[in-house]
Amino acid sequence: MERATVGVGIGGDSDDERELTQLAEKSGQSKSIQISAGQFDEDDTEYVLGKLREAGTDYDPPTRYDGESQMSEGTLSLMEREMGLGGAGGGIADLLKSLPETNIQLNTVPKKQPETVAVQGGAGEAPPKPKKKVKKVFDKKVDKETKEKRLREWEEGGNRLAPVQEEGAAAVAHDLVVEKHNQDFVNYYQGMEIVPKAEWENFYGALKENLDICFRINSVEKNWQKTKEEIENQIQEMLKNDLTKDKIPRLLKWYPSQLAYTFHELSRSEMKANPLLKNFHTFLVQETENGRIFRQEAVSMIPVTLLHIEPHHKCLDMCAAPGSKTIQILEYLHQNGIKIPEGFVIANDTDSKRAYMLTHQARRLNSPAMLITNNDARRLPNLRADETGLTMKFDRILCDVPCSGDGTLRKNPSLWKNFNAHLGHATHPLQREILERGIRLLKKGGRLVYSTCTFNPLEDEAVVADILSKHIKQVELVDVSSELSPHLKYRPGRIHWKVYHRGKGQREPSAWYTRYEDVPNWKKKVIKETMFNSTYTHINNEPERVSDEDRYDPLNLKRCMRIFPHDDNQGGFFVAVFTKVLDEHEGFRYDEMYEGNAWDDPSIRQKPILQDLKEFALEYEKDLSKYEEQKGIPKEQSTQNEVLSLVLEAEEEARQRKKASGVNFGKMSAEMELQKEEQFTYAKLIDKRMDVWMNLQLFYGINSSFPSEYLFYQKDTTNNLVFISDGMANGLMKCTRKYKLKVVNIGVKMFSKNRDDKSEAKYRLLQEGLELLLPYMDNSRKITVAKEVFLKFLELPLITYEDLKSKYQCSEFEGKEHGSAVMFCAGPSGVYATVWMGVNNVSLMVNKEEIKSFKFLIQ
Ligand SMILES: C[S@@+](CC[C@H](N)C(=O)[O-])C[C@H]1O[C@@H](n2cnc3c(N)ncnc32)[C@H](O)[C@@H]1O
Repeated sequence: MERATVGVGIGGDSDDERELTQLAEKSGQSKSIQISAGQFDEDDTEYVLGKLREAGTDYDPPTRYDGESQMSEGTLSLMEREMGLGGAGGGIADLLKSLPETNIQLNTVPKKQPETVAVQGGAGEAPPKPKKKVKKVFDKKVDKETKEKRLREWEEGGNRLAPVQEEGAAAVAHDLVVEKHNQDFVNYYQGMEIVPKAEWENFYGALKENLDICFRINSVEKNWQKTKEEIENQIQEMLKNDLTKDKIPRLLKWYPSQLAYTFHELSRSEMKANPLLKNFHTFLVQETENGRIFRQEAVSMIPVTLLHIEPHHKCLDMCAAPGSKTIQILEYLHQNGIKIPEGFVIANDTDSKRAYMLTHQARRLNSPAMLITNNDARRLPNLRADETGLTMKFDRILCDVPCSGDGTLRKNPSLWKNFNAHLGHATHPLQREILERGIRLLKKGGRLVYSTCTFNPLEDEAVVADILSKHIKQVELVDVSSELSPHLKYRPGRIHWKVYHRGKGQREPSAWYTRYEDVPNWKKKVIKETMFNSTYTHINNEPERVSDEDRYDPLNLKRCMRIFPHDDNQGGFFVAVFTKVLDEHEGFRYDEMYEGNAWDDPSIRQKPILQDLKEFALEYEKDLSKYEEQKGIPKEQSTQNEVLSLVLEAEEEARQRKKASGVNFGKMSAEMELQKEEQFTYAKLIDKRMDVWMNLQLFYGINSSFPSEYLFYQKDTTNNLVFISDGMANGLMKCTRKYKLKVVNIGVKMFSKNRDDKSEAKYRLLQEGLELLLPYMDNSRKITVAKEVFLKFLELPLITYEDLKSKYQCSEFEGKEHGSAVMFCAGPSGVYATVWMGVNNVSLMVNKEEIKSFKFLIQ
């Protein structure tokens, strides 16, 4: 029986270890916890596992299908690990910090009983922990012996993350064994015939395999060629060695520009056995931390490649966190080395913690063309462009919705436990509403990509079909087959599906429905009408239609893409590419008499049927009352109001439905709008604080061609000055109603307020904004030092002027005013850093990732 380990990530282990060691050093000696792969005491198992669960071993599913901000700190930490961020938030380390009064020590103990954690007294002081009531964790009926047997089988099965190979805290995560089977999954997807019967074993088997790791080189980073070269060099070295030649990363052939790689994740023992592999692993961790490579699942790279983004495009990423696709979007906006693109991306996520995470992630690109917001995508405001008063529409929209996530089973094994057949029912309405909003915000001729990582047709084709039917011919699916590399293996969208209900215990068995009318009322809480589309759910399911050729596809759902794990050793994914053929208000013909065929002719608009019926019923009532009067029909025999009351009832029902949907169509007064406008927290610097700008210009020698109109400040703090792209300054920032966007971050930080009033300048330079500012600065605040001196700065927190002169023969700082400056490293590396020139010494003003990065580039 297959099992999985939980909590795996590039470099995650080493980060945890480092942090744990630091923690141990910092803490007192009252008590210690030793955690090792070899010891996992029964009485603490439940507690530690509970903590790990809290810490987010279930991290992907809730964030994918829960629209609310419910992510725990632990989930964030795990997400950081997943994104390869390391450092700041330590998954397991944070968890251990949360254990009360503990001194944590890393300890490598010979492994006898995998699956146990020993919590014991430190330095012989603390008493042994009292026995707690034993709670079974995995399976109430599974005893210790059985667990051990299962683990043995698993290890013998050659699992590369077998606990015996693990050490330290990371082993705790890896020791969580998840059974890779879910009967609900089997019943649901076999019933749905998600793959032909003959393929089931392959499909299900592939889902149980661990997923290969993929990463992309950040093409926006100015030294990306060096990273590519280094990877290729390491590959060449590995190819020369018999033990490593099969472990090399391979180019992801279908990905454009040859910048994405895929490889089988290395186990620790493999790395230990071979220094070449260890080097490669260390290199990947370091490059991920530096933002020169991004880890991203291969299939998740597909949506953005299909958006065909150009630097002038206004883009919207509706559900953006943690941000791998936003970063891809930015790479396209900055293609061909464009530093300040005309276009921009609004990256939005409803979960505030995830939105902040996105800020952290995207910071590595230092892009002035990004606005991060924290709104509900279903209610993203209509931004009105100043001159036209029209709603701002986007050229490109990514709608990567929250979903039940079963396509990620290979990398999120905890989903095996969490899957149930109604997950998709819960997410379908949210996905529909998000896509609907996206369609409305899309520009005519623009592209929108809808994507999920689930196999479930209710979250995939059913959502797409419902939106297409509601916008008959206003939007259509694009046939992207000719745009894709032949190396990408995918299948067409489904053209038939059914809707399932699991029933109610033994009293009410599970059932499949092909028509909404057949669904009993009590099940309608779960099953929604929009999950059905009679062509696809009823007609195409008629028993006589056995082959796909006999089935209809009026909406071209076959143009959707389904990606299966057994087709090319990948994750599961779904993609649909929409384009807008006609705008909402454009060229419509109103067809009062329902004479035209609105299906075939996109310009035909027919009155809502209820409104028409009401008009008819009112006319009819008038005629009827005249007729009854003429005939002298007594009141008790009158049939007046019978038709009208039916229509009014239907109208009321529709009104209630709209109300229940929670959408507020109320209009604010112009005065209110004006007040709200003031609430937008960013203002143009040169409009309000010309004095600040003049001060910066003089001190840093910034020439007048610098586009100072793109500098903004945050009104509530004034701490930072941000630089934004042309498109944002002239498009987005001029819009009204932007106050409705909850802004988390904008553009790239260029200056930060000085706390030291000894400097003439009010603000100091920030490393992230330097690349954009440098071409406009004269040499007054630029200092070039020898490579050896630069390297010394990377080692020491500060260097006194005296030492600079006497020890390092560096006099370049002499005669310069105190304050912020840029220090260049002499030679071809092209490295520069912000420094602070104090009264007695000079110090580097960059973070530790940047220091590592400089070392890599200089040496
Ligand atoms: C599949 S993930 C997005 C992954 C992301 N596109 C990436 O590539 O890194 C779905 C995201 O939708 C967010 N979300 C859920 N409900 C939302 C809503 N109503 N509006 C906006 N975002 C939502 C979740 O917080 C989650 O981050």
